[in-house]
Amino acid sequence: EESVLDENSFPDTKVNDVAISELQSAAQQGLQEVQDMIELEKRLFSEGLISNKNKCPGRRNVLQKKSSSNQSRQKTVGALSIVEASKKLQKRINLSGKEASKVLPKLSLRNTVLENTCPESINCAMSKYRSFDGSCNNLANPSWGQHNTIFQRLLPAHYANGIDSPRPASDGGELLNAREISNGIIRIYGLDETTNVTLAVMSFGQFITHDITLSEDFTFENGSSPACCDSQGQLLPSIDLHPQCLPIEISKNDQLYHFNGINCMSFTRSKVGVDLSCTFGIAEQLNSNTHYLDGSQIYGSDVTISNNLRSGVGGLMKTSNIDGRELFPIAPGCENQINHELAVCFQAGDVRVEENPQLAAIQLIFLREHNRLAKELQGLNPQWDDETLFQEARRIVIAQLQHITYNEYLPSILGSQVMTDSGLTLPSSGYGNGYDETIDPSISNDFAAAAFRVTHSSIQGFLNLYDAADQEDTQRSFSLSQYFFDASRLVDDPEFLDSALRGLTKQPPQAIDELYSSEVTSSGDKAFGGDLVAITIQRGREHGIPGYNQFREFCGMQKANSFDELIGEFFPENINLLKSVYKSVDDIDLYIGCLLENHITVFKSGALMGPTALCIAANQFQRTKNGDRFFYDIGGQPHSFTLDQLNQIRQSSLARIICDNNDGSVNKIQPLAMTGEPYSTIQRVPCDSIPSIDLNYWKEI
Ligand code: HEM
Ligand SMILES: [Ca+2]
Repeated sequence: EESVLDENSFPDTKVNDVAISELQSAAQQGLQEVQDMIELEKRLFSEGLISNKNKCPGRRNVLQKKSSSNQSRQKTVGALSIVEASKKLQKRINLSGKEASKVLPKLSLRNTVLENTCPESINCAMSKYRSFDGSCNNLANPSWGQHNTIFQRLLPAHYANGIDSPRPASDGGELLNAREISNGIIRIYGLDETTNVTLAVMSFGQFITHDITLSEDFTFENGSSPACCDSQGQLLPSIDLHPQCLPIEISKNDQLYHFNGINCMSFTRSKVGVDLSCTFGIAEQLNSNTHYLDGSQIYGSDVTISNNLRSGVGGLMKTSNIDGRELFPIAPGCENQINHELAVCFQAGDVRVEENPQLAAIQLIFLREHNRLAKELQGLNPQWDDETLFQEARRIVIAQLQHITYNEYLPSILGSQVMTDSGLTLPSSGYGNGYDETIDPSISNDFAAAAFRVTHSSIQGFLNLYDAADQEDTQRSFSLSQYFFDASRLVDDPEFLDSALRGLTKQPPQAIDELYSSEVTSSGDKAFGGDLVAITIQRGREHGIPGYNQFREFCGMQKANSFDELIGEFFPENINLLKSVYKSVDDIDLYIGCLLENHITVFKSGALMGPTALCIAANQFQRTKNGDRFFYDIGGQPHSFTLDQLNQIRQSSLARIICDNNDGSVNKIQPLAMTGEPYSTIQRVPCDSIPSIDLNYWKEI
């Protein structure tokens, strides 16, 4: 099937020979294909073949994601037309899969019916403040890092047909089904904790993940999603299966699902987007959030969402007041549904804020921090208007978020060696000089869809709450699956926030390895909620992420010629596990390879992951820093902090944010909230002794 031509020597003449009429016809056919899909959607919707979603959702399972905007639907429909047109063209001019990825991007969409999908150019006005959607950060490439732009790739995509179908096995056949890989490899954890960090590492990690990446499931025009299995958990007849569905079939020997009569695990493909070149091409997935670490999970990823979240006075963000506690604003229409059965509907900059109550707790203290700063700034500068107060508070919050990420979070997960070797350690005085305008800051697909998801293994299935006396409150502790997409604890339980903050800074996370909480692989007591491991494998494949072995090479290791050559990075028993589910060492999914890599060798320097995950994460966080013109420690720019202000920002810590924004009963904490010790030995100190920012340096004279 593959072409015998060397992919690099594909003759340009063949490109030039493609008749414009071929391009036009293919474009026409692609558009038609998508029109047909829209017709199908109308029928599926009218027959109720959608997954059950309404505005104020009922209790959800681990797989539930939300979609934020119609804007990305428009982009997706345009991009899908291009992908479909590209497949038609591939057939018409007889391109192999390999050739397709080389040739298609050389063929322009100008003068075809798809011309109107070509992106418009952006005009930038200089501003002291970041835009909301990430545009105009890089002045030479104003769309770099903008929301609703595509992920970049560290390695070329590997699709079976070269354009959009899930990664094949190296022998050209199909890989073993994702759920069977999960069943074959993942074990339920026993005593498997990492005591040198606290569970705050897990929650803070999820919090910043929701800043930098969101690949949304495909949605219909009206926001609903296709049902990818029927309501009884059976496969749908193909006539009712939406083309963006990729359900995971359950095998006959699946202990949990099949034995309970379930044969289908729902899975919807991610939204795709177009690149900037206005050509035919392959499927590239869309990041719906700004790629920058810019607080978009708090403020929103575009100006409309952001304006909606602002109160319009005093620079404040909207909040709701529940029995005197400042919580997230409640979505219109959901006010009467604030309870556990229907779940609350908190609004925030990222749609996943209620994914679990601890995440909501972390997000809440940053929201409150914004309002706390805005009020203090107003006291210092009564002449500032709403806009100035808002922007200045936002600028400080983002700076703190970046500082805490690079100063506390990354050292906790990457370890000191990787921090130093990758140039991620920030200077402790003077200005930083990391910015390089040639660096594309966008999130890599390989990072978001696979490598960084190994962090899911650190999830605790049972969340410990600590009472005001700092003792575990077993009565109120709870299982994760009871509260997926349900932050009602924050509303119902006046002591929840503080107890959760004490718990997050005391309980250790799970280690990152093949042991997982059953809360996310079979959703604990809530039967058949979905398997996050299987979904992640499926996600990597449908995003065309190449196999693990190729990334070994990318990361400076030897590509393995056989399973046994993995011995340097894997325990022998893990190599056996891999052999039991993959036919070839080249077949190993990136996520599974990263998960099973032994990190004992790097553990001494404190890294929580193996070498390949570390390499891909370090690469990402370098670009997230050095590709951001607004990174907080950069000097010499109109938007730079003064050196005095910068030194104040450097005082900030997660501990201080917790101290300043809890409900009043957290007044002791360890100075590095993500750093742990065996449970009992964590040393809490009074909040008074934890450094804080002196805002007097923001007083205008
Ligand atoms: C209770 C904790 C968590 C739960 C229940 C959870 C659940 C999920 C789910 C359901 C997805 C989407 C899966 C898909 O459809 O492809 C996802 C994606 C993801 N998760 Fe988590 N997660 C948690 C914590 C974390 C943590 C701690 C991290 C990292 C430190 C993390 C990193 C990611 C990343 C990078 C993605 C891909 C995001 C995207 O591009 O859309 N998650 N998670
Ligand atoms: Ca962002």
